[in-house]
Amino acid sequence: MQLSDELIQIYNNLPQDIGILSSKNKLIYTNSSWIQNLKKCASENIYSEINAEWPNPLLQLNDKQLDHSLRLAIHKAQSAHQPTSEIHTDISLLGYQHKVNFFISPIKFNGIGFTLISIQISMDPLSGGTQSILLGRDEGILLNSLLEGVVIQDANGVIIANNSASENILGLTSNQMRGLDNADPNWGTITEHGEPCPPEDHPSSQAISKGVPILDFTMGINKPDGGISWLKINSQPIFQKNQSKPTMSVTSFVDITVERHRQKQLTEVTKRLQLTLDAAEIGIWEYSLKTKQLVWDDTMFSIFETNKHDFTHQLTDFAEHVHPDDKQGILAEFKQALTEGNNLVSEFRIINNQKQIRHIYVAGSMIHGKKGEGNTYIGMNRDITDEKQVQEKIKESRNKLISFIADLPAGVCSVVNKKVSLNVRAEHITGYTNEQIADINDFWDKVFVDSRDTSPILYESLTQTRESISNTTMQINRRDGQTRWIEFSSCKFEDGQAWVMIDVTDKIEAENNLKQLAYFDPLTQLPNRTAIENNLINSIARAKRHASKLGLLVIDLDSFKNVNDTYGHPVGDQLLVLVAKRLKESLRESDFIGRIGGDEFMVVIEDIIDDEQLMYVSNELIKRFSVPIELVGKVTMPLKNSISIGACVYPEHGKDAVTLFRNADTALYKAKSRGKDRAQLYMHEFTLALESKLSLEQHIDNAIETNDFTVFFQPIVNCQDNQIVSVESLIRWSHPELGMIPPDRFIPVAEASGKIIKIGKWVLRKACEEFMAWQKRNIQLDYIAVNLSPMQFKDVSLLDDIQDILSATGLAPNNLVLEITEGVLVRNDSITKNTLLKLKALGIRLAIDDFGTGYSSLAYLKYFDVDILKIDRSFIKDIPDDSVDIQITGAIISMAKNLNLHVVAEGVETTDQLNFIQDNHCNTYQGYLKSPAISSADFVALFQTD
Ligand SMILES: Nc1nc2c(ncn2[C@@H]2O[C@H](COP(=O)(O)O[C@H]3[C@@H](O)[C@H](n4cnc5c(=O)[nH]c(N)nc54)O[C@@H]3COP(=O)(O)O)[C@@H](O)[C@H]2O)c(=O)[nH]1
Repeated sequence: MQLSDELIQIYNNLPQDIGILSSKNKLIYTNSSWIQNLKKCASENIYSEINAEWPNPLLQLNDKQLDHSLRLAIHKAQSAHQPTSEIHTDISLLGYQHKVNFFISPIKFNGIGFTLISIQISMDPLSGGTQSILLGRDEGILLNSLLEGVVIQDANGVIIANNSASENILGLTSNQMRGLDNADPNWGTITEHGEPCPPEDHPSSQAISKGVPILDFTMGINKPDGGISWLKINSQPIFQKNQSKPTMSVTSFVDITVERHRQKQLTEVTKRLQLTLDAAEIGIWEYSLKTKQLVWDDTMFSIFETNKHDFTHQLTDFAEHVHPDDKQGILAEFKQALTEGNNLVSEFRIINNQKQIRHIYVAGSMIHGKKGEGNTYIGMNRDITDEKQVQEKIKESRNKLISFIADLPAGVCSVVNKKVSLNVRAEHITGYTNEQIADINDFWDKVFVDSRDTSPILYESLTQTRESISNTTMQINRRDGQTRWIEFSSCKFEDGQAWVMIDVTDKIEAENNLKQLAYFDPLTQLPNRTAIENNLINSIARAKRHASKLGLLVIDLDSFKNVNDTYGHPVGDQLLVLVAKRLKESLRESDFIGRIGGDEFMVVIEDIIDDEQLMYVSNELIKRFSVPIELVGKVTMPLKNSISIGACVYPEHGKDAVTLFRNADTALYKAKSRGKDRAQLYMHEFTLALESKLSLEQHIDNAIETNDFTVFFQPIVNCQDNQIVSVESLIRWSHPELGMIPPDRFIPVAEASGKIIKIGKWVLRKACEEFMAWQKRNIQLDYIAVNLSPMQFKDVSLLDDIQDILSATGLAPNNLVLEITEGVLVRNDSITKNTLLKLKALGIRLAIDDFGTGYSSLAYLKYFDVDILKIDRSFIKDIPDDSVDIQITGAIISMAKNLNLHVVAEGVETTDQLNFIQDNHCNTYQGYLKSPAISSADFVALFQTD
């Protein structure tokens, strides 16, 4: 086959690869594009060689399947005498994907069959150009086999020929096209910038006018359907032999509307991607495994701070910037990624031009060819120095925080994914190390006292990260078995929680101790007065609510003072502890027992039926205390201490705590005054008596001021001759409204209120004054006796006052007898002892009043050198009828004689009594037989008439 020069020019200017096979499938022609692409593809292993002999491989493709498909397609086209374009494939060329279409067309040329193969690669569809010639029929067929539009114009731009592809692309038939020139207004051409394209700028016009090919010209043509077709146009001037000016132009074009649209989109996406990469300062690099060439984008150069011109595309360009300590590692990683085709993710350091160390993040992956072979390794680099520095600072802060937390006095636990981690202090508080705790549930079971059942909300909050907890005081079990109190707070975070534990055991114990001190008696550990009052208030409220009764007992230990005085306070304390113990043992657990103070206790018994039941309980208690209490320790002995009880009932005897207390106290006082060792239920008349006692107290104050008190005198008579030898002064109170108030009534009130001190001093002065007045009237008496209350010994100025009165009145101490009771003698306090001894030392005589009713201790009589014994009236009263009284009185007189004591018998009212004491050699007597206590004037008269 002999192709005309013109057709060869056309083929050589087409972008497709054009090849023509002979009828024997021998490749008899290839255009320039085929040859060029073959070179390119050969380097990319797409086509390896051309072998001109068929059935030997025409196109020795590395892709066996494609090779086979191509052969089949050729065979099919030849046998069906139909063109086919069914072979489409993708190839990877220089790292980019391209679409490849094989178009196979059986053609006849000069009556001989040939096969035209057109290979179009989308990458560069219009490379090459077309030259035009006037075509013969067969040559026209050859042109019509092309996918590219081709028009041939004369030197004036008038279309003289075109192929069928041009009709499709331009939307005009051949007839419509032929005869049109570039200036025809129907073209409506626009430049690639969207402006009208003047006819002289059409590529064919330029090719003719300039005589040079116009390549890759983009132009838009308004189609008859209103759309725009964008064309990529090559226009080639055609010269006739020996012509200097072109006679024709061959213009080939392809419709790139779709590609242009895609390209536009791609450009947009690429632009955006580039902007993103630029903003993120991400550098992109590419390494070809084939050429061993490294390609960097601009950002890579700015990251590495190197000059583009110094870049040689070698791996060494990269390696020379890497920090020496990281170089070997990163290169090894990179080589491994290249060899194994793995993704690469790593970090390394570089030293930039300013000799600064920068941290670089790298990520890369392999791009594979069609057969899965690695072609290119593409990756990105990012300078992460700033992030690293921030991370370092965070790490530093975290380490500081960790060491701060470790040093905190509080225990801190972090709980992440159910894993508990304790700081040193938390380990110390719980006694567990981190290794000994499996997870949060294990920690709960080991450490927290509360079970999951008793504190489900707390359990859930802690184990399920439900709620934060603040300052909850709870108990934990230490590993060593100790129970500790902790103040617990928890804080919930996104991925866990933090607990803070402060051991507050010492604080709680101190608080408990304070509470114990505030509400408990440290000696007996019983509730103290404050706690008793609180409890009584609550008990009353309960009783009120339930309309029930409650009993209140105030219990006092009889003669406790004697125990203290005789055995000392430690023994007294021990006794109180044992009394508390016995009370507890004797009562029900529900009964409330407290210590009011001193030797006084209190019991509240709720839900009693009536006062009888209360008195039954009280009397049972009295019985219990009739059994001696065994003291052990320094003093080991049984101590018999009875108790006295005052009892009252809510609501009968009081509706509030204060009233109930007061009334139980009043009842106790009554029990005591009735002889102790007994229980006394409160009665309303006690209060009346008390009230009168109180009003008496007020009257006493006035009586001294208003001289309502007077002193009477009872003669003391010699038993042998019945002569008055001495006298006893006895106070009398004549109240202007109440009349005569006996000393038995007001002396105890005066003693209880302390007013006896003032009264006693007044009586002493009066007695001394009268005695001296009588002396002046020649009434000679041995002594004048004055009663001294035990309370007066509490007055520190007693001794001074007596001395003052003696010196003021001029009474000789020897003429004064102070009458005291036995109780004063047996007192163990040094002040009383000293006072008595000093009185004796002054020369004042001492008489023991009411002898026989108290201790009757002879040892004390001797110790204090007592002068006079006064036998109590109760022994004399029934003489001579009561033989016991006769014996006692006789024994007292006899004993007193033996001790050389003067004896006075009190209350002698009959001559029989007088005879008895006379017979027993009693010294003197007092009594109505001679005279009751009388006024001073009457006494003087009696004395003078006696
Ligand atoms: N501290 C002071 N005590 C005093 C003072 N004055 C009296 N008293 C004490 O009061 C108690 C009652 O005294 P009183 O009512 O005066 O009774 C005395 C005599 O009146 C009474 N007495 C004397 N003889 C008889 C008698 O034959 N029969 C009888 N039924 N009563 C008689 O005895 C009382 C004498 O008491 P005493 O002191 O024990 O000698 C009484 O305890 C007084 O002590 C005072 O100023 N200070």
